[in-house]
Amino acid sequence: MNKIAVIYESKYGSTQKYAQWIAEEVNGDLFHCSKVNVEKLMQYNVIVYGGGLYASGIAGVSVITKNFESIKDKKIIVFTVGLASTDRKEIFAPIVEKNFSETMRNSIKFFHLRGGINYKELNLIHKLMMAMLKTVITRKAPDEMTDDDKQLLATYGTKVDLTNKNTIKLLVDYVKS
Ligand SMILES: Cc1cc2nc3c(=O)[nH]c(=O)nc-3n(C[C@H](O)[C@H](O)[C@H](O)COP(=O)(O)O)c2cc1C
Repeated sequence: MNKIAVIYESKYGSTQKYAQWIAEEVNGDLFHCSKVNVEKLMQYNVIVYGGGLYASGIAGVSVITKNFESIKDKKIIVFTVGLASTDRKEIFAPIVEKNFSETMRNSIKFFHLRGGINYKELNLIHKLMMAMLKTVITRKAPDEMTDDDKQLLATYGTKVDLTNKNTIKLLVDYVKS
């Protein structure tokens, strides 16, 4: 029987929520990334890692990339959680390229899920980063703005929750396959 680990890093809770849903559905053991080392990873046949997206980086993903040599023959799944629309391949291909070597990309299966944001609870650095992003978007010509840009401007400063349990289905089916 497959032993499945679901590991996550989550700054404000969206990725944690998805990781909990996924662990329940696949009957996996759930861990925060800080509780995992290579010895722990070696105890599992299937490793699911989820991290929030921060300026195209995947939070905590070094637990996978640093230990990749030891775990490369296992079934590895990485899911990202961000605000960007998940049907926009042009957004996610560079993120995957930036965070993983070609060898890693060839053996890891990726999924992208939508998270949320509550501007009131952001730390100061994240508040400043979002303010800078807003300025950049505001300077774009209207016809250059993507739907994601428009949504960010429309909801800036508020609370948005795009998490949806139904969107884990493809990932769960893949883990179980
Ligand atoms: C400073 C900052 C940078 C972000 N960068 C991205 C990004 O590059 N792409 C994206 O889709 N979402 C981005 N987001 C949105 C987060 O990924 C989203 O809020 C996600 O739900 C965070 O998950 P977590 O709360 O589990 O960490 C960013 C949010 C903040 C605050």
